Amino acid sequence: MEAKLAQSLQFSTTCIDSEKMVRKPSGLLLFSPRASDQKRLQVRISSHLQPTRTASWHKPAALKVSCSYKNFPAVWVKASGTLKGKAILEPKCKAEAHLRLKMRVATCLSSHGKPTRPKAIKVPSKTYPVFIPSSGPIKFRCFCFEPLEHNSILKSGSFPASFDEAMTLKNKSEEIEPYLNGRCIYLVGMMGSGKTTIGRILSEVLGYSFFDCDTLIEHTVGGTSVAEIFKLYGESFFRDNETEVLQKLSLMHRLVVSTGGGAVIRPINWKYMQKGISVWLDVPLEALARRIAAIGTESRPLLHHDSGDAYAKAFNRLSTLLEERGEAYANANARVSLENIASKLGYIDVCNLTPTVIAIEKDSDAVKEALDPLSEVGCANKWSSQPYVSRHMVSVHE
Ligand SMILES: Nc1ncnc2c1ncn2[C@@H]1O[C@H](COP(=O)(O)OP(=O)(O)OP(=O)(O)O)[C@@H](O)[C@H]1O
Ligand SMILES: O=C(O)C1=C[C@@H](O)[C@@H](O)[C@H](O)C1
Repeated sequence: MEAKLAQSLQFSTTCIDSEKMVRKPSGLLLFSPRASDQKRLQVRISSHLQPTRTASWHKPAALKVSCSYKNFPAVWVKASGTLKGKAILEPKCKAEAHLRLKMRVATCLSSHGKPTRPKAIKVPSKTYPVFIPSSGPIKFRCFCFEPLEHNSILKSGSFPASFDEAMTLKNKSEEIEPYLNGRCIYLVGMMGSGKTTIGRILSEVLGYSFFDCDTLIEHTVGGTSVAEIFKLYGESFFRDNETEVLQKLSLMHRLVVSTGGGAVIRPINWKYMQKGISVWLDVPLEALARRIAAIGTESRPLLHHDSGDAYAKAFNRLSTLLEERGEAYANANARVSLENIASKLGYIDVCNLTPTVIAIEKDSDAVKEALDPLSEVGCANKWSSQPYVSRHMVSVHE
């Protein structure tokens, strides 16, 4: 029976691994010189999905594709796709669907905005994970059409990595990937600990997709910001949505997930995160408060009420939260302590640690140890007797 859901799809922002294509001339991604000059070409795709109640579904998707380059229309793309998904069980739908996408650039505008002949750019048919919220529009954004050097988060962004750092991280990731075996990585930690920054880097080097829970919740609640959700509906409504999002993500594979700072407080959330490997980014309070003071507390409702300057507000509130949650974070399969990394590398201040260096350290020992079934802290052991309520968590209730 057809489910009554007629909803749009939310796809992740993802990068096509164009590096491989560039290395293999016979690959599908062919750059014309002018197209490869383009720094960032953004492709937006939206679709409608009518899932069925059957165990799995497989549908051609009518895709509307529009592209823009630096916010003006640059390329028209012809696209066709197939959606393949798992059973939808009302009233809660299962979250996993995959889109196999074939795209071909039909027409381009030149850099002067004039139409030019169609370029020979083909985007490889690839499976993209799809996150389906219970309601709300589903959009798909992918950044593509550019060689990895231009595209890489490692090379751009606020903390560009050196060539050596990027290579070390790539090598470490290649080492770790077989251990992961497709399992998702859940990054947990306080607000400002770098879950999003490091999560994006990790997903890129692992070839995983990246999801930020807070952003998914915002989409689920119709594009309302976290701060507004807290204000309009209260924290427990936010937490319910957080749990729902984690539940859906737990059905997916090959993701790096940046969880909300408070996701650790609900034992049920650990049940979902336990499907993958959880990593706690443990950052000293002073560094957290400094980072948050630099960007302001407006978007962080739990920090915004107290009086005082931004640093003092952030520091005071974060220290209370950390006291309440310290044990809950310690439930993670692995802990990445910035203090330990700094002292290992001979730095006095954790501020010297760039996200790439942290990701390298994270990739090396902590995660490998956690993934090793023979290890003391390995997830197999840690969770074997009590599947999701660990001894710490007994005292951590909602
Ligand atoms: N290693 C680092 N060194 C300095 N600043 C960093 C580092 N990592 C992240 N930051 C900065 O700290 C701020 C918070 O980072 P980020 O958003 O990644 O944290 P988060 O854990 O996802 O936070 P939240 O849970 O509140 O969303 C950002 O401004 C980011 O640029
Ligand atoms: O630490 C927390 O409780 C929160 C962290 C943010 O990521 C958001 O999830 C929200 O602001 C709550």
